[in-house]
Amino acid sequence: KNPNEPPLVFHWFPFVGSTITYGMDPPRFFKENREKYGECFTFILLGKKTTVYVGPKGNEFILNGKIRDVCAEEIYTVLTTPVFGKDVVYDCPNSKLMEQKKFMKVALTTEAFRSYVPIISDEVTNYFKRTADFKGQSGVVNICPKMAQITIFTASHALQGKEIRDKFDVTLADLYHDLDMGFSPINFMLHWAPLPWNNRRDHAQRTVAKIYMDTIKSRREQGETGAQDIMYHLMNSTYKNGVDVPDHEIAHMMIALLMAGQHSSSSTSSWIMLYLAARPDIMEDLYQEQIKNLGADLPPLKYEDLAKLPLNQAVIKETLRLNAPIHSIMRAVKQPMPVPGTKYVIPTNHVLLAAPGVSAADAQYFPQPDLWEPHRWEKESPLAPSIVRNEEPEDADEDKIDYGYGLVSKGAASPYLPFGAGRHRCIGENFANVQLQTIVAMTVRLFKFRNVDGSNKVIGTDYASLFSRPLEPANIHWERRD
Ligand code: HEM
Ligand SMILES: N#Cc1ccc(COc2ccc(/C=C/c3ccc(C(F)(F)[C@](O)(Cn4cnnn4)c4ccc(F)cc4F)nc3)cc2)cc1
Repeated sequence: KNPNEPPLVFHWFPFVGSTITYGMDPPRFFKENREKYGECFTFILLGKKTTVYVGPKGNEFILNGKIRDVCAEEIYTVLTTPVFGKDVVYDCPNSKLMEQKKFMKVALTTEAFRSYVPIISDEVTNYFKRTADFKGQSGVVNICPKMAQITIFTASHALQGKEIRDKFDVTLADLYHDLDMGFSPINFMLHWAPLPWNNRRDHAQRTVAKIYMDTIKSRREQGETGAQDIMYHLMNSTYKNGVDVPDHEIAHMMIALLMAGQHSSSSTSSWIMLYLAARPDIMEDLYQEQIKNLGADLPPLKYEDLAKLPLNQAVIKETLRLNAPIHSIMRAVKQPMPVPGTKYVIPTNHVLLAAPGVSAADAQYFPQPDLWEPHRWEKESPLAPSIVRNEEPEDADEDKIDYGYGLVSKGAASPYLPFGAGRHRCIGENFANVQLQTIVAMTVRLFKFRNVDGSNKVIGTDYASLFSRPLEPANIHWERRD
């Protein structure tokens, strides 16, 4: 027992260690061990000493770790590079990733979002009109595959451009599925293995990348099409060293954005629909909010309307508080790291694991934490978390720092960080919020949901895939609003 290292979680077998109990239910594993060992403890994950540090201090220690101390690409590259392709995201130095995030972010503007809201709302309406599962006046449906369909279209159309979305015919959809199969935590270990799904993944990656590169070539030949999507911006981006972004890197960044956008949004939108079925009263409140703030005739939704629907926004915030798609954020330790306020020094053979979802479900910060209650985000709510109640009127003056892709808040000592923090913070937050708020607002206009058994229960979480998502099948009862 080394007094300079955090306590080691008890385990029977070397190598396997606590992998199974952690992998089955990470949040439960974190909470149980926090009770035994405190906020900072080490467990064995597939032979690797993995040090967890939860709570705002842990979030600060890991997510705001200095670049000389912590490294993301060392951990993630085995998982992401076979899927995205080489030379992008975690297959290049961090300085290059920072420039790539700047390029990707340049197209995720309010201007772009203005055009996305009608696209997304039309897709939702058309989808519910034409899909067989929503024929008639009412019925029961397994909601997750439906939300995956809605999000793949909106994510590809908005993030990839119309001609790519049109290519999302049967072949591209199947190729996407093969690519997706390679995006599994098992590949943390077996990414190298010539397993059937890894061969299909590699074939799909090459084929999808080629589709993007052919599109880039034809756009170059045709000249300006007026498109202002991400591909257009990447085609006109140059690194600080004067090199234009190569076509294969553009293609690989497009795959990365599609994977990010699809998985995070399909998981989150599925959870939202399940919560609305468990809380029909909230779904009614959302409908009344639109009538009150947009007018009883419910005009076509536009970007500016989203800011007039605070409860609609709170539904996304509250869902991400309890069901953030990324439950474990990992970093390799590059230099011994003293833990402030303790005698611990984390050695370089450890991996750090941040779990912002633990503090987001902690009664210390959120009264009745396990209750999904969007109204808690309204200032006057007795359930309002202190971070909402004490919000500075002008939190704009909060310290900010720019890692190369725009200003992000300096502090990461917050109990609520569904989009991460620091150098690796998400650049898709605004797009995700526009997409999810539009999907929810349009669904509320069309249907009333409830659980099949009329209860207020919500199904459990599947942690087996890379992004936590609802266990399937997750059936809900729908009724058309007329
Ligand atoms: C509800 C939706 C989303 C959630 C909850 C989410 C969450 C996160 C989190 C927690 C991180 C930090 C990862 C780490 O520190 O290792 C992150 C990073 C990132 N996300 Fe998202 N994300 C979402 C949507 C998106 C979308 C739509 C895009 C692209 C359009 C995107 C692109 C990225 C990128 C490029 C990074 C940076 C990774 C890095 O710098 O290492 N995300 N996201
Ligand atoms: N045997 C076994 C065995 C082994 C281990 C375990 C433990 O289980 C786990 C499960 C998940 C994890 C981590 C989740 C994780 C991290 C990174 C990424 C990402 F990089 F991919 C992403 O951040 C994703 N993203 C960002 N925003 N939206 N999406 C991203 C970034 C940039 C980008 F451009 C595109 C991206 F999409 N994705 C997910 C850790 C441990 C169980 C069983």
